[in-house]
Amino acid sequence: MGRWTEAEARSAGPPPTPLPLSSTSPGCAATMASSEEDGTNGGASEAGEEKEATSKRRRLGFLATAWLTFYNIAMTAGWLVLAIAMVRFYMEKGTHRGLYKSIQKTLKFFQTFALLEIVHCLIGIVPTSVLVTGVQVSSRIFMVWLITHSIKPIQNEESVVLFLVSWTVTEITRYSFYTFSLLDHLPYFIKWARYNFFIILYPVGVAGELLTIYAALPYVKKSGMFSIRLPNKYNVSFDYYYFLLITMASYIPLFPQLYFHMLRQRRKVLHGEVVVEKDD
Ligand SMILES: CCCCCCCCCCCCC/C=C/C(=O)SCCNC(=O)CCNC(=O)[C@H](O)C(C)(C)COP(=O)(O)OP(=O)(O)OC[C@H]1O[C@@H](n2cnc3c(N)ncnc32)[C@H](O)[C@@H]1OP(=O)(O)O
Repeated sequence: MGRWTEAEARSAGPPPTPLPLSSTSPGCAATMASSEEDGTNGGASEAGEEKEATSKRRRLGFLATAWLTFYNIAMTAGWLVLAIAMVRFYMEKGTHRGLYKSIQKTLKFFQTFALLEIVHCLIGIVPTSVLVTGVQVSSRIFMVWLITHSIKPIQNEESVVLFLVSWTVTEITRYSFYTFSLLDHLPYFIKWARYNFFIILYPVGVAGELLTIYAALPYVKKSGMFSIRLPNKYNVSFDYYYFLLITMASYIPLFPQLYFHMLRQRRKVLHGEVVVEKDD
């Protein structure tokens, strides 16, 4: 698989429809960076950004903007509810044992709802790569439904807490970033958090996921779950244990691509760098 470049991220799927995210749009990123770095907010550049945001919103259309605003507010609220439930659980019980069971319904609902993100890319109302979003969302869905939901003995592993905390902090930041951007009132702290927290949270989350899959391996091998053995009338076989091994191995080429994609986004949004890379 080739590297996902900025060009790919922008060109995969339908033609990107610009969003009303003035502070992160490529065209104005450099202006933002300079005014933010010196702590001022130049009147001229502010007016220019506002104008650009308004014209982008017009192009995106009222319905799409309204839907995305609702979606992002709902997701921010959902992950906030999850964060509060986790903190309350830990303060009351003093242990992580039973934490997953207590929050699983909320987690499953909001993480499954995130499948819509792939739809948003496909129909072109967000300018993100279907491929990048697809890998990100499907790996989460896989962790929620095919690992933690299906393999009960691993639900109390510390590694589950690791990815739950990483996901939760990430999503509260990310969805509030999108919401405030759509409303044209993006506090710099949220933007900073969106493009800095992932530096630590991404590897921590991925470590949590990999350790959880690793912990699941003995149960999967012993139970033979989700596996199809020969002989059968369709003459097909599938071994979930080996599927998990392959999935773990696939993190090696895929995770760096997501991570470097985010680093490029960070350079573009926070430092106004135009990252031009050759497609492989
Ligand atoms: C079947 C089994 C499959 C298994 C596969 C296994 C392999 C898996 C390997 C990798 C596994 C990763 C697992 C994940 C773990 C974690 O999440 S750990 C916790 C830390 N995680 C993160 O930090 C996640 C970071 N990821 C993301 O933010 C995204 O998911 C992303 C897709 C990578 C983001 O990329 P991108 O969208 O390109 O960045 P943005 O800058 O945010 O957005 C680009 C533009 O699009 C606009 N936009 C996007 N979404 C919205 C929205 N909902 N509403 C409004 N606008 C949106 C955004 O504002 C940008 O617009 P412009 O400013 O105009 O560019």
